[in-house]
Amino acid sequence: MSSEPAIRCKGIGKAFQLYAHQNDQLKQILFGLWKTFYKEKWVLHDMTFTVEKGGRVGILGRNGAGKTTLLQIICGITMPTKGEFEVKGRIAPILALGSGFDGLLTGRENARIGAAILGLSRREVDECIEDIAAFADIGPFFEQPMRTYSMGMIARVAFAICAHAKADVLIVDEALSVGDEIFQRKCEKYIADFSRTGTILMVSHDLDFLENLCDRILWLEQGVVKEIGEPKRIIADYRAAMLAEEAQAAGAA
Ligand SMILES: Nc1ncnc2c1ncn2[C@@H]1O[C@H](COP(=O)(O)OP(=O)(O)OP(=O)(O)O)[C@@H](O)[C@H]1O
Repeated sequence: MSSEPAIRCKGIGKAFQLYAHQNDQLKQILFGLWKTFYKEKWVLHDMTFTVEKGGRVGILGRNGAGKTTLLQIICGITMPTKGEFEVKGRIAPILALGSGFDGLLTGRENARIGAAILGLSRREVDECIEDIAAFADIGPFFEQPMRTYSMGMIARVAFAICAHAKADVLIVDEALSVGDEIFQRKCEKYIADFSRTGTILMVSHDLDFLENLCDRILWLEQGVVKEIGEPKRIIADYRAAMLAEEAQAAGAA
């Protein structure tokens, strides 16, 4: 691992705008200079951390802690409200798998467009399109419009594109929960192989997988970094906190 940062987040904060009524959004556009028609909901606060080149950082935390929002910021899907961040190198964002696909286009057509969006040249797309098809392994469906696909098939194509993006940084959000066991194994193997050379930032609720893969864990609690450091210790602390909470809830019931 190099000491050069691949991902650098400094003072990242994120607030969503919540509108109580449907027409408040229009009012905000028309009269927003004079009055505010939304409430702010802060979901990330002052997040500062670095992932070194070649680092493998896992993010854990309970539902709603802000994990996906953080990854979306780092991938440029949503903007932070405060702070700044920098990513060095090409990103393969394995999150919200398949949400950008056009249902009227075939898997092959979507794969070509997706690979180009991730930064591959036309020649590189030509070179790897059959490998993408083989990785997705959905047979003749690859030539069918994607509106005919199951969720698992969509995830297969999306993951296959990311796996061939020649990425420097892999950002993964719970992608392994989609797809059957064979596909999950394939993805796990790909991530493990990638981790030998690339940088990984990964959200998962699979604590054993994170412990095996990562060299650091970031525990996110209500939008704040609660702990960051050695996987074994932090996962043990996290498990203990979950057990304590469960015991408390059982006692209160
Ligand atoms: N577009 C949005 N508008 C308003 N609130 C949002 C929006 N997206 C997410 N949130 C809120 O932000 C908080 C963090 O959500 P996020 O999806 O990042 O959590 P998470 O840690 O990934 O959760 P999970 O483990 O359940 O996937 C939650 O309270 C969620 O309701």
